[in-house]
Amino acid sequence: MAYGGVIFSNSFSFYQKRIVMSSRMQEKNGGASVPHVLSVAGSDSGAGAGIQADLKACSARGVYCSTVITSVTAQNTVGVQAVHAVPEDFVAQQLKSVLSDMQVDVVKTGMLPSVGVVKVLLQSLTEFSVRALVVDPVMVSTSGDVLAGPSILSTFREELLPMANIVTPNIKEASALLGGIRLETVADMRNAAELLHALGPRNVLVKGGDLPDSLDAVDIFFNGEHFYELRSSRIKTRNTHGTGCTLASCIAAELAKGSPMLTAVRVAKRYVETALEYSKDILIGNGIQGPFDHLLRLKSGSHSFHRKDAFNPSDLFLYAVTDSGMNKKWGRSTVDAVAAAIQGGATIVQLRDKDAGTKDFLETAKSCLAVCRSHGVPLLINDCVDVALASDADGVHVGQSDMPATVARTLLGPEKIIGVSCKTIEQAQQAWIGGADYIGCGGVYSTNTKANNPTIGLDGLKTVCSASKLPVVAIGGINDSNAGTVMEMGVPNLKGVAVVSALFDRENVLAETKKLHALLMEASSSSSKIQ
Ligand SMILES: Nc1ncnc2c1ncn2[C@@H]1O[C@H](COP(=O)(O)OP(=O)(O)O)[C@@H](O)[C@H]1O
Ligand SMILES: Cc1ncc(COP(=O)(O)O)c(N)n1
Ligand SMILES: [Mg+2]
Repeated sequence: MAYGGVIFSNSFSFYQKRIVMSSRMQEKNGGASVPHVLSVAGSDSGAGAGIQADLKACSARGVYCSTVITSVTAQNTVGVQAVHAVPEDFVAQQLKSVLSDMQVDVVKTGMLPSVGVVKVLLQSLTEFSVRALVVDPVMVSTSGDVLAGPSILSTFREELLPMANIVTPNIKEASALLGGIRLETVADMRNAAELLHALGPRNVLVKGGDLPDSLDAVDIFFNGEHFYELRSSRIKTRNTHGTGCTLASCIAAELAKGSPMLTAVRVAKRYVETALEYSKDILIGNGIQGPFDHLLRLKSGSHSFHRKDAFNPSDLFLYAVTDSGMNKKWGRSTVDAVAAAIQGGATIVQLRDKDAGTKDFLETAKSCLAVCRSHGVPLLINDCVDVALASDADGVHVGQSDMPATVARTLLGPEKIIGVSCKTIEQAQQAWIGGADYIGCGGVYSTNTKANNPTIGLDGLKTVCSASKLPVVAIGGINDSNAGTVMEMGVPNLKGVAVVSALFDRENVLAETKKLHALLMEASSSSSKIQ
């Protein structure tokens, strides 16, 4: 076994039987099993620690997490105000519900508030075997409140720890489990890890988050043979509530995916460090210890959730597509060109640079994004989904030979804008099925930017627009002499025009954009009069 031993050695044959049975069941249902952690822990109303941290950590690590709640705490960033233990027979009910139905890979325990609850858990684990048991021996919250009293210690030592693949005490918990020994240095932690290992768990991780006077965050891992001193930088933050629960859940999640124990522990520690660094400045609650952001999404700099609206098709009205060659020719930076186009009335910008390396393209994207955001204009990236992701731009525009819209959608998530270039009804239909937000239809007229691109003309544009389920922006050779004709057709779904040369292969981007904007306003008002 990858974990260095199956936990329930006395029920090994039962364990094997069950795995075979459940894989057969799965074949019958025709589905694929997913890695699954069962968290047996307490609820934290503030959602920084406990069951809530476990759910978030497993989700962040791509593992399914079911939950058995042992206790409900009224808790926030100040401390624990009240604890309401769930009756033992009801904990047993929850265990049975989950374990009799679902194929759990790893059980992770947190707050086990009474000897009775531990006994109920142990009983369930003899009935329903799992691949590994991760024990986080939660006793006192970081705020100093008691979550499991000293009466639990002997049951932990004598019955729970011997079953564990790994036990993950913090300094105070390690000391309590070992009868109150002093734990102040890394050497003390090594000693404690060895003594705890002698109680029966396959592996021990003594966590040093609360080690006094330590610059690094040092944890000691001991597998019975070797000690590993796992160090990471100590993040200066108040947001460390729930680090212990998260670390243990992440270890469980990695084990469920099939990692060996030491790898699981290393990945978990790196994950906690990354999440703390990311969330070091977020402010949730007024107490001394805040929660952190398991999904790395809440920071005010991550704008995905701060866009005012979802995609608005009327943003396609005057769609400016940059061209680095043209801007260079006229001696201006792409950012200056974008700023001028927005000032002139561009309603959406697509950054297009076929020559730049990824590094430069990303830098340009970030600078342009700052300009676009400050004016509430969406910024799309041409072709490069990686640059769109890294810059947190509002979306991408892809061609028929670029990444398919479905794949881009999976990578970018539901909020980002995806546009697809289409010439035919079939391509427009495919873009709709693939989850695109709009299509770019053309080339309507011939153009220097795409010399060998066959044009579809106004008739082709009309055909695609009429059949499209998505809003359309017309593209290809559109300028101030023909934009009016395009918009005055008044075809369904046509929301605007996309232009490259007519804005950027000109000396004065601001003036050209203003002129085109005025012309489009005029054309769309006369087309609505005709209708
Ligand atoms: N400020 C910090 N910076 C980086 N890692 C930390 C920090 N505080 C805790 N950790 C890490 O978080 C994990 C949980 O440790 P700890 O806080 O000691 O446990 P508990 O939450 O059970 O008290 C450990 O890997 C520890 O090294
Ligand atoms: C329900 C519950 N479970 C565990 C903890 C420990 O977390 P921490 O040590 O970070 O306070 C907690 N505070 N609440
Ligand atoms: Mg902690």
